[in-house]
Amino acid sequence: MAASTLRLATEHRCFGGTVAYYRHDSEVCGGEMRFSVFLPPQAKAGKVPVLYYLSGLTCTEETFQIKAGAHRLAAELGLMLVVPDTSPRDTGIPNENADWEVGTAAGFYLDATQAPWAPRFRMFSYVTRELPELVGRSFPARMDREGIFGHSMGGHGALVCALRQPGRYRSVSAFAPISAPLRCPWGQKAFRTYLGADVDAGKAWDATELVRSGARLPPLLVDQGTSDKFLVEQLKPELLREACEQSGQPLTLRFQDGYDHGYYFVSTFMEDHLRHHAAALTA
Ligand SMILES: N[C@@H](CCC(=O)N[C@@H](CS)C(=O)NCC(=O)O)C(=O)O
Repeated sequence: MAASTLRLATEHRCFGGTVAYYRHDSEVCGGEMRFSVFLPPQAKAGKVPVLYYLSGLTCTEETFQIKAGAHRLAAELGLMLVVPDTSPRDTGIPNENADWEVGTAAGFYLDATQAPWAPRFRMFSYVTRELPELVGRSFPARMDREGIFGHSMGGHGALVCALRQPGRYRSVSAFAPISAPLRCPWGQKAFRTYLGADVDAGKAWDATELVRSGARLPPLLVDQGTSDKFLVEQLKPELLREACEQSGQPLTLRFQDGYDHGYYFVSTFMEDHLRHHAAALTA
């Protein structure tokens, strides 16, 4: 497949900037991929920093744009927001839609090594290489000023993208991340499916294991709701905190009383996260 040509699906004026939805033929994922972009008003006059947002299980490239309430402040701060879909879709892989925890909308932002997923489910390479190249070619983006954040599966994805590429992102944060996928049912199932039974292979894609092994991030902000029904069984932020404490990784982990896992929680603390990123990206 030749270098991607963007296909604009829809475009909407928003807080003086635009939200637009794109599709393109991805070389890395071997088929069509979708993403959305918020361009702040400042992008009309020059290049702006790029903040990637990785969404959680069952989400699309649209979920953040319609539910996170980020545009007003991103417009003020002059941040471009780039939101990929959560996996390839309609790949023809048998049962790709059968289970919301693996397959469609559950790409886990890693590069699968196992059949039949390996040729298509390569979300790490997509999010860290092909998508940024496309963004840099297509939009007024300051590619020397990238930040990354996300929610749940995508919160973990943001941590891993940054941990595997030291120095790449100037700012990192997460809402209710799956903190230690090798030690929770969602992660164990996904890693077994995409990476096989070898636990050591999984360690290279597990944020807590990466921190424990000495990988470093910019000072990390994590928010977690105390009424999140996935907190105890799936998210386990205490394991990430323990690893950060042991290896001296700066972490601000905030437990937010009474908030659940959804976008009412995410949108409530979006301002703090955008300001956290802007402080590093626009300095
Ligand atoms: N389908 C799951 C929930 C999946 C879920 O909570 N997804 C989160 C990310 S992990 C999300 O953001 N969903 C979309 C939304 O809240 O709009 C269930 O039955 O409990």
